[in-house]
Amino acid sequence: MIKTEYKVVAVMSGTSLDGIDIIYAVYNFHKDWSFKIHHAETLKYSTKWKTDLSNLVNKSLEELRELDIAYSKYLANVIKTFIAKYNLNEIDFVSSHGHTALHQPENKLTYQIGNRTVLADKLQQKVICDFRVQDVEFGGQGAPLVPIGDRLLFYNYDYCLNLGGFANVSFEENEKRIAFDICPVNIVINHFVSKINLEYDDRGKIASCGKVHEGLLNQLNQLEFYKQSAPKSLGLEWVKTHVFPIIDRLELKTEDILRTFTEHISIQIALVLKDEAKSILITGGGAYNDFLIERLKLKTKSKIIIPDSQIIEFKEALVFGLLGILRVRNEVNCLKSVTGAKQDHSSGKILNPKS
Ligand SMILES: Nc1ncnc2c1ncn2[C@@H]1O[C@H](COP(=O)(O)OP(=O)(O)OP(=O)(O)O)[C@@H](O)[C@H]1O
Ligand SMILES: CC(=O)N[C@H]1[C@@H]2OC[C@@H](O2)[C@@H](O)[C@@H]1O[C@H](C)C(=O)O
Repeated sequence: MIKTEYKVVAVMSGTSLDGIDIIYAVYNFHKDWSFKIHHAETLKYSTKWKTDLSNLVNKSLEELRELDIAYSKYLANVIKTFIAKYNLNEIDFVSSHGHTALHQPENKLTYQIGNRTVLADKLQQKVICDFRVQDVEFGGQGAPLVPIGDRLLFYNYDYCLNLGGFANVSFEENEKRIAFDICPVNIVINHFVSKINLEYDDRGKIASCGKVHEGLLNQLNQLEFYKQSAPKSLGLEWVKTHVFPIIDRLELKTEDILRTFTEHISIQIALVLKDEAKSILITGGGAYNDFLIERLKLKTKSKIIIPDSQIIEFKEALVFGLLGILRVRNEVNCLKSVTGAKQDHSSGKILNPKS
């Protein structure tokens, strides 16, 4: 009989390098999936790991392989400590994303470090990992992978909106899951507040004191990307070439830049929500930006739901736990409608520990 309950340690390291997100969650399947997160932590990277992980593009494949082994051992220690701390005796497996070191789907290449066999051996646990590789082999982008989790775990919401470095959204349309990046968010806000020696604009307080610069707002809203249809995604390079120059040219005060950019974000998100009365779940650090949320509420009829901090911060780890479960059940965990792969498929490598 196929199992209906899974006890999983799920691990994720995202692009912002704030640390390793690690959770222990129990998932149940009775007609639909449900979950409960029992423990969740973000383990901050040491300065050394932060430096190493932010310089990956300059490394040779040889150097990357070495780092991969070191990082797998490091992850094993972090996970072991977590398991011991919470005295977790019943674990079906560890589901781990690793850290993206290289991502060039156009060259059929995606490489997440931290997924070597040493991880399973050191943990003495079964590990499911390397979720992106097969999708790229199937001609997909290998990302985003979270939308299948939006569909199976967060089906009560019409839209799942994540406000991280960029805003990305996923929703159902004609029985297909659609997902794409909407516009930059914290990658721009953090850049401009760093000039006044802050890490981020806490609750959007600085933005709320500024004035909208109509000329800049129009220029931002007219960027070509917003006319393109999905699937589409954004990256730092695009922000550097298309966004920073038009803002820098104007020499505005920081609060006016932030105020204008917040207006821009809320306008672009509201356009995607199409003025319908739907429900929208907001996660990612931008959910703490009260001023942005307030502006968005004024522009949409949708009901905005801000979940508790566990879901705001650990939804991605939670979904990677589910991807592992779907893999062991041999069920689809990568959707061609979002990644562009030639087929839906069940992706992920299974590492069994050597005893
Ligand atoms: N209290 C707060 N007020 C305003 N913004 C906040 C607050 N807390 C966090 N943030 C913003 O959220 C960011 C972190 O969000 P998150 O961890 O979702 O981003 P990320 O991991 O870079 O995103 P992704 O990889 O999903 O693009 C911070 O850098 C900051 O800009
Ligand atoms: C290749 C890679 O690691 N992509 C990440 C990255 O971080 C955000 C965005 O770019 C997203 O596409 C993806 O991660 C999320 C968790 C995803 O696959 O859904």
